[in-house]
Amino acid sequence: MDDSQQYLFQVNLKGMISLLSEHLYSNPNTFVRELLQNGVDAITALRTMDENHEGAISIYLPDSKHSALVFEDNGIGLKEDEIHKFLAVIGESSKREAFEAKDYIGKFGIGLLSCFVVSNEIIVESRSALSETAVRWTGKSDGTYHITKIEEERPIGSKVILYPKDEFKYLFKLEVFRKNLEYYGEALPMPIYLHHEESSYWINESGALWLEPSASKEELLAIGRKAFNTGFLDAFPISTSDGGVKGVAYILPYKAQFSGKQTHKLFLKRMFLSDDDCRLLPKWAFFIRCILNADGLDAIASREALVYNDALKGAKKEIGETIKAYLKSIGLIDRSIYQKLISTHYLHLKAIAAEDNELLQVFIDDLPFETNKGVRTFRNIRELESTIFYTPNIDDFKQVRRIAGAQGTLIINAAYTFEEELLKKIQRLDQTLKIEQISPGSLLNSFHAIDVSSDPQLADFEIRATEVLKKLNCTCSLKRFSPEDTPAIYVAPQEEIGNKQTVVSSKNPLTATLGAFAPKKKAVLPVLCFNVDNKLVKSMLGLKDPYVFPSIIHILYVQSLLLGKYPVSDTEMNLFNEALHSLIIMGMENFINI
Ligand SMILES: Nc1ncnc2c1ncn2[C@@H]1O[C@H](COP(=O)(O)OP(=O)(O)OP(=O)(O)O)[C@@H](O)[C@H]1O
Repeated sequence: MDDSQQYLFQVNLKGMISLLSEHLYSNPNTFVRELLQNGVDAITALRTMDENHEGAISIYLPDSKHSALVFEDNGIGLKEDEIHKFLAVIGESSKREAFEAKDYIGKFGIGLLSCFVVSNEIIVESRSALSETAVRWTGKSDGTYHITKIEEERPIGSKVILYPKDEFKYLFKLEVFRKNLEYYGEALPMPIYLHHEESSYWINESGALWLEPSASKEELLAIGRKAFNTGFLDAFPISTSDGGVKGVAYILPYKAQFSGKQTHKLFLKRMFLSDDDCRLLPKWAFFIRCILNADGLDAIASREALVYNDALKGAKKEIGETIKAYLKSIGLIDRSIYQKLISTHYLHLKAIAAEDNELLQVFIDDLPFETNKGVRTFRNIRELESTIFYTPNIDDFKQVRRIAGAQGTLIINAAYTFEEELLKKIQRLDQTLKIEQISPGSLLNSFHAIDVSSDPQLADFEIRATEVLKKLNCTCSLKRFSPEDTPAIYVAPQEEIGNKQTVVSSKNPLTATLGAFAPKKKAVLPVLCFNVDNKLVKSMLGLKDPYVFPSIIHILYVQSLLLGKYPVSDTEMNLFNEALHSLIIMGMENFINI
């Protein structure tokens, strides 16, 4: 064998055609888009020779008199040698190397193959603007083609003729085809006419008013309502220099989820591309819907998404800045929209404000926060509280809100990830504010401490209660706190929050076995903190009965779990029921003042 001998890759033509036509595009309607695009590009090309040329696309659907679809344009057409070069060579495109390449929608040289999904052959009849005669090309999905001369005189332009396969005839029915044409072609700049039987329809008659600088706010809102089937709070224009993106952004009138699919309308060179934002919008823009057209961005070969390049990144940055500029100014322009924006989208506004100081300053006073005293604006909190306390998670909030509230302290529930960040940022920006995190532990420490050694009754109570609680993997503490009618509160150790069962289930043999292999950590136990100012606790000090005392401790333990909204296990509930039962049996129903 000669090592220096070079060989050429061979292509299995039939396989290649099937791969490109059937597998590259995810839906069989794609041929409508590809034919539209070729017609538009051909008209654009002819306009480079005659800028006043009035291009149009006419489509004749199969009907009672015709069995074929005819897709006709009055664009530049093809000469015979161009047909051999561009139609018959897969991957060859007249648009890629052209001087005006950026004006064309196509560039990969494969789009026409999508017609093989719905038809076994593609016929193109074309007369070039540079030729007097027309030619007919017939391509087959097995990779063969032939060309014949057309004797009769033809106008400049091309006709693509398809005979639908039986299984795809439904795509050529008037309503289906019309819907697809509107879907892809509603914003195209030249008229598209659909003909069927005796009727004709102008598909893109309403045009793309949303691209016109003269469009009024009312008109934009009406377009948005029609496009997304919902009214909007407001609309504002978008225009970027990177990627040449233009269009409208709409503010949703209802709360938007932080996840889930966001529907938009994205056009590339005025051909519909996707109902996804194709990574053009910033990640926080969940409350925005857009209708956008990009003239300077590129699509991937299947034309279902945009290429993620510098132009797209630049456009995305500009769009983010435009939305922020709108948010910063809307309060000065329209107070009612500003108020609705805050009441509907405060969570998203907080997320944006957490990363933008200027927006934070604009919105912070009007943003609502959930507190143990109800929902309050930050202005209200700032004006009434000398120190602003917050809990960084919902479990802490549940624990501290009742006790803190009874003591008159306001606590913000900063449970959303960016809320704590936001509060820390406000603190950094305004040093006069005192904003502090509070936890059940720190709240416990703030309670009035008791010196049990100076009171034998209290010391004895502590010893006996500790003994009972030990069996529940819980420690005991005696403090003085308000409200007086709360006999005890359960404070879970920080790392056990939301997972109280971890402590309890350590009795489970499997957990215990697994635990033997886990790194030894110093166990932090929860605390049941008794309020020595409480009537019930006071009356228990002298209570020595070996059955009644532990029963009441058990009841107080479970009651504290319930008050703190902790999960209560079956074992704990049984303990509670048994304790209650014992007390009833002992005829002491009125003893407990819960
Ligand atoms: N209606 C038409 N008028 C004139 N030329 C056409 C027409 N349709 C196709 N062509 C020629 O055939 C070539 C191949 O078309 P095809 O649709 O396969 O790819 P493309 O449009 O170049 O690129 P893409 O794959 O991105 O769509 C085009 O580049 C163009 O030269």
